[in-house]
Amino acid sequence: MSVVDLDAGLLQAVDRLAAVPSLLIALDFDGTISPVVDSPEAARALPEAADALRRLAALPGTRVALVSGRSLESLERVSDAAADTLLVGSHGVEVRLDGAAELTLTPEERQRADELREALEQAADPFDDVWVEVKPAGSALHTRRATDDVRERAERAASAAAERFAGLTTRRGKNVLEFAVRSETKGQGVERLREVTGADAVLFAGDDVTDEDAFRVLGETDLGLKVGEGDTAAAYRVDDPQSVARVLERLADRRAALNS
Ligand SMILES: O=P(O)(O)OC[C@H]1O[C@H](O[C@H]2O[C@H](CO)[C@@H](O)[C@H](O)[C@H]2O)[C@H](O)[C@@H](O)[C@@H]1O
Repeated sequence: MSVVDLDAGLLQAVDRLAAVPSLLIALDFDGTISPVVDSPEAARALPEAADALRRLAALPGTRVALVSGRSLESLERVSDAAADTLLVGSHGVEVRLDGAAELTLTPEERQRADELREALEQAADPFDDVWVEVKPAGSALHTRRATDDVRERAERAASAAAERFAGLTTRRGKNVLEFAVRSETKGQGVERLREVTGADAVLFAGDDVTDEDAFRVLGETDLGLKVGEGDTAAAYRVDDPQSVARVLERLADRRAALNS
């Protein structure tokens, strides 16, 4: 897809965003700037997207952020983001703002997260091609490589195991079912980023159900970009991460031209 293949309304919205004095570009990672792959460790941002983000971050009044369901540590590793990239991990539970990472779990929450991990690992153990990803405030059951039947049974077993813990937050993603002892959302993450950057406008792009929390906090001056199919609160939509890269390239070109 070339720039001319992007929807005309979207191109206009991108050009409008390019001209705001203070801009925040906040992006989901998996499925948005990184194509979905079988192993979360193998995920990488598309080189065109990474390059456009580097160009944008170097421009005046422009901040780049990643807002992910991954733990901060995993997001830092796979995204290889520049040190000045603002990071929100674990769907809003963890943040890294200008170098300082914060996560304050109480001893009780840590213990609950440990017990939850053990319970989910036990529940997942009998199933082929199912595994548990451990995060600071919870654990996620991954089923991408499992058959439909195994996925269904494994999710039932995991949900039954999680029922023993009161007050957990459950999040469903692409072939992933996650349980956490904290309930922050990507919407809260984006609000926090808006506050610390003082941005006049925000571009948020995302592909999954948990990204809808972020789309819902956007206002009239912002731009919400849904990637792929599914119901959405975003005003614009593209097909895939390659198209997101085209949008970022267009934004970088326009904003650089306005600053030259
Ligand atoms: O909010 P995101 O940045 O989109 O993170 C959502 C989840 O991403 C990862 O899992 C997903 O991507 C994997 C790699 O492409 C894929 O194998 C998996 O099936 C997807 O669910 C990550 O592992 C999770 O922790 C994130 O919550």
